Amino acid sequence: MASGGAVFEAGVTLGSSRVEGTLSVDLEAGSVGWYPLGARQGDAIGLHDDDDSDSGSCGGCLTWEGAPSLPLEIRGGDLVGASPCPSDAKTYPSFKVFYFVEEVSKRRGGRSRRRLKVTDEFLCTNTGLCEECVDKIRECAGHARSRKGVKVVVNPVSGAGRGLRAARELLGPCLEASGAKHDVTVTREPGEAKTIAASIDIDAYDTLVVVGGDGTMHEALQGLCGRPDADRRAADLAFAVVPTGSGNGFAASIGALDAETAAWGIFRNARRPLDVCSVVQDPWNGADRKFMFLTLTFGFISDLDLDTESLRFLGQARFTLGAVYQMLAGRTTDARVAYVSSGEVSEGEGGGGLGLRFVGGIASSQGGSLKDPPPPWRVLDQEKFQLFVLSNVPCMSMGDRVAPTQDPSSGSLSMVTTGRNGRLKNIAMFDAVEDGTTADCDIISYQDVAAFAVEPLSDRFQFSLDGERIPTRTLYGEIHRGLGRFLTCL
Ligand SMILES: Nc1ncnc2c1ncn2[C@@H]1O[C@H](COP(=O)(O)OP(=O)(O)OP(=O)(O)O)[C@@H](O)[C@H]1O
Repeated sequence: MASGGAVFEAGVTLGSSRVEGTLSVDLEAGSVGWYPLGARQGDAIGLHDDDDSDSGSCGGCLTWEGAPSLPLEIRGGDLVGASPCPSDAKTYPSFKVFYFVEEVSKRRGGRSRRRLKVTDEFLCTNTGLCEECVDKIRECAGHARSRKGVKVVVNPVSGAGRGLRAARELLGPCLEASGAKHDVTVTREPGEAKTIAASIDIDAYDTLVVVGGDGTMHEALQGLCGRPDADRRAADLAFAVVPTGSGNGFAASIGALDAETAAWGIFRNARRPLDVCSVVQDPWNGADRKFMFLTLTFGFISDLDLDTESLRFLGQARFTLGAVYQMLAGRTTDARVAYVSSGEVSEGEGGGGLGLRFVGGIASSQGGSLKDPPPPWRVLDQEKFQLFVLSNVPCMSMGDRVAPTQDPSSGSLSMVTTGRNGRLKNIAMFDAVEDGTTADCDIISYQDVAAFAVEPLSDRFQFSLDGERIPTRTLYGEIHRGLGRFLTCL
């Protein structure tokens, strides 16, 4: 036992018998183990069952229904904490330990997911010992010590009630077990996530968990980045998302592939810088500013997204339906696009808060015209687009990787475009976007940009900003490197 640890006596019930054992808590490694009396770490033990003399004797470990293998060893970093179980005068005081295990999915390129495990009850001889065990395990997990509060915002309509279930059955019990200070709000109407983020006490909370989709996260970002102290304080509050929306592009991009994996990310607490873009349509009006963390699209993607909004109940399938329709329609959308290449921003630049260095230049020149913008702006040599995606993240949804190498902390955006294509080329483009092989698809062009401006030229034109519709007017945007923070699961 390393220094700073503790060993407790705590039995478990296996079928009808009680097995005495010791629970050892290693504060240095942040790990917890339980070993039956007489066994040492790594020992094999067997359980003899009267009904079936062979069962239970697995040669390497002992398992019981719904519980992990014994001896139980939980690695530091996977430990969430412990919660006392309800008990009465007839039963021993007891507690359960919460932790995560890794599961490598056979689908989606073997991406790693996490599963929450909760042990069976550890029985203690008295209440004082039970409380001591719980406190020590929580101390060992370190969540209450290493962070301020965790604010959870739940969209109850997201994913047909999956958000509420995830909050009640997964996040709530885990947060209790961790001992971390937390607070849950279930939104009552659209826009509430924005109000919460706009007024949250950043001295008291360092994590904002959104249980919902990209729409709820977008709202919360507007609230946080719209605060007067945003350029100094936005990075003090990290976003985490438990994906229950229909697209979940941000969750897909940061490895939060499902609710349990996302919950693991919250307790792992690995903070990364989040680039955020300002987007303005009336650059002379400060109140007009919106904030983007995902994508700006028009043409194929915005049409398939916005035109299928009434089909949200289909989940991810609505995007497939929309894509098939758009591929067959084969429409192009006309726009004038100007940009500042990310090469214009030298290494170490950025992090300058919410200043609009490039947008300020173009906006004050010739009334904001994109025809002949001042340097370092350039005009894209193309006005007809089928695909136009400006992306801060690799994925627009759980089912694609439109910009596979894009990093939300890089200080630049991927501008992914195609011109007019035949239907066969459209299918190839769609496959490449789904598989993350866009770099090998010769009809798709890439640019790394730090600022952008788009002037709509078609009659039928819709912008989608992080999946939300915004007015069809010339817009200007610029990236703010590392303005925010997020908790990564990668
Ligand atoms: N209590 C509520 N009642 C009705 N609508 C709500 C409520 N709370 C939030 N909303 C709205 O629900 C909308 C959809 O939220 P959600 O986060 O699930 O986004 P989504 O667009 O479905 O997800 P994705 O972008 O990942 O597909 C948000 O725009 C939000 O304003």
